[in-house]
Amino acid sequence: MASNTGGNGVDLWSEIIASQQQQQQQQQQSHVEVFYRRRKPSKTPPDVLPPKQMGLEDDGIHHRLSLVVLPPGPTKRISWNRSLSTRGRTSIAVGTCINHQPQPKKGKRKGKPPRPKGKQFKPQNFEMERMYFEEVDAFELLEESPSPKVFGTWAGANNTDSVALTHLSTRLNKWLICRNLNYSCGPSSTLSKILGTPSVKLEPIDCGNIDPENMKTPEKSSAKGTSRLPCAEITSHKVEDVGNESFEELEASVKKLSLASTSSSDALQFNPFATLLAVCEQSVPSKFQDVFSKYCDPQEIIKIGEGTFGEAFMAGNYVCKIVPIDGDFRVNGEVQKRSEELLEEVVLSRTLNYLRQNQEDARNACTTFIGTIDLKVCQGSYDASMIKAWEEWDENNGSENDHPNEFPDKQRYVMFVLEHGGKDLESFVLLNFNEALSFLVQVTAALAVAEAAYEFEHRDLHWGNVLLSRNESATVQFILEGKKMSVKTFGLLVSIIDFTLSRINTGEDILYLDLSSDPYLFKGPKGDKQSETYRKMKEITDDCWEGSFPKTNVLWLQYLVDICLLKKSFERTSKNERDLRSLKKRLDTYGSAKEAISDPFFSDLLVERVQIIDLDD
Ligand SMILES: Nc1ncnc2c1ncn2[C@@H]1O[C@H](COP(=O)(O)OP(=O)(O)OP(=O)(O)O)[C@@H](O)[C@H]1O
Repeated sequence: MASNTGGNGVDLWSEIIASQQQQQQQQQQSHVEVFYRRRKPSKTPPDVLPPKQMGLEDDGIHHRLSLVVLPPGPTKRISWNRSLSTRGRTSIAVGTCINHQPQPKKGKRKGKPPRPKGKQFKPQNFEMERMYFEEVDAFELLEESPSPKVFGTWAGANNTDSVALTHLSTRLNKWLICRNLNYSCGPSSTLSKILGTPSVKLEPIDCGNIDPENMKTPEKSSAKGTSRLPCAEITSHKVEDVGNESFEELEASVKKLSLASTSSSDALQFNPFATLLAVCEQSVPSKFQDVFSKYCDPQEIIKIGEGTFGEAFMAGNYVCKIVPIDGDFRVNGEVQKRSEELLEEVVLSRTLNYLRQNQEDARNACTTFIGTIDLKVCQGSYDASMIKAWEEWDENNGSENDHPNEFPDKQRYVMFVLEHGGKDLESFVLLNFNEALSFLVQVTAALAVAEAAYEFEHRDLHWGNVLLSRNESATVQFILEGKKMSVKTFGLLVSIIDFTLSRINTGEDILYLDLSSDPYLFKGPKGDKQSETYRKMKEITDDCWEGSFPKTNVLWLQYLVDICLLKKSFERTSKNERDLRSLKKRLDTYGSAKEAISDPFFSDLLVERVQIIDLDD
């Protein structure tokens, strides 16, 4: 047998391994340093840090980011630096970096990982999870991601400081991936078409003549084998005032949009704000009052919820989610999203809207993804009625967000006009096992449909992003690859929201968020189901987030089964619980929601299957 030892008897492989281990140890130690540094008050807080400290090296390539400490103080502002990355394909990338300061407002955050509701922050209690694991699958706990002790941040589940830090990870490195797959026969819902198509007159999806194989993301079934292709680096994209540009010019700008192009010169001309306006069919931003008045008497708007970035108001039958953009000061302790980030979310929402057009010849359709009615760019101050609505909500619920009076007159926003989806799973009271079944089957079917249509992965389906409402209808319809499914609802309807982390293949372009730029997303408390799910996603994708990994949808299904078992207290028998636990185990064996929907657990709920006869066959 060949030996790896050199002439002096030293095992070269051992040496190499030892030196690698030493390097790793050094890296880990430097992590520890960074994390500890972040908590230690420093005397002179740098507001804006030099690139190296912000994780941007001289070569312009975006490296892993470090948190740098700012001292506790009266302000909760954090400072970020954005960099443009060379990773990925032709892309528009915004790098992030975080300086952390203690947040004066603690409590509800629908972000990642979870924070408890209410004004008073209580440490999380993982006792139930612990018992559950011991009883059902203790081995999983051992298998799950490495102890965060080495990082020194998540010292324990009850470490409130750590928990408070995690919502910072909602500021992510956003990639708007632009890849022309050069399909000879692409679907009509390509990104360029979506961008060029008025939202009110969306084309139906006509996938009838399309070979689904042509739509698939190539070379990505295994993360290990996926290579990252070089992409054009965009060195600056200044947001310009496009108020004087004509709509035609904006349309031209959309057509030239780098999203639908592989040309780096096109990408360099890309003006995200102008494009966002064009996508929202505007030449100039609107006033809040004008948009609200389309849906209700603006005096009657009511605030119904808030997120890390958005404020949600009820306007007539619709929900208007308002997200501030492009400002250079922080809102709710977070750096504002940029136009390009919203552009991605806008396009994703539009694409998923296609699934709602349940036409006779549709191959994939469902109504579970929240309907986007309209998208508008607004500019200006909150009106008195909005302020009133905001203050009323604050009085009753205790807002975590900044008072809108703090926004400057020229602040820009994106307004998502959405269907009302009901209450989030976190606060919704499930009455019985049938309702739990109903919500699980609807989420699974919806994910299966969106996987089939767009290789869709939600990637953030925590219980704040599943909305529930009750209605009279006994069934809800899905079409999966031409097969009609009628699903029993037991009077419950599910809506899925928040596509910020989602990944989609429109047939021409792939849109996704590069989660590798947000290491804190993966450092939530051990044993916390949501945090574990991000870590499992990272494992599945091997940090290659542009690839298609429908297994991530299955991970969120398993998370939702756990939520049913651990966090919801509906009426159920021990057999019901066993069934849920068996489902969770079987989900391990599925690679996608499309596979999962065939699980026997769901078979009684799919009341009707009628094969659509495809005339082309
Ligand atoms: N379509 C809707 N129907 C009903 N309520 C909604 C709808 N959209 C948003 N909401 C409410 O507004 C809240 C904030 O919305 P959302 O979670 O989308 O904001 P966000 O800023 O993206 O949140 P996050 O903190 O997850 O980033 C939700 O938790 C929900 O209560």
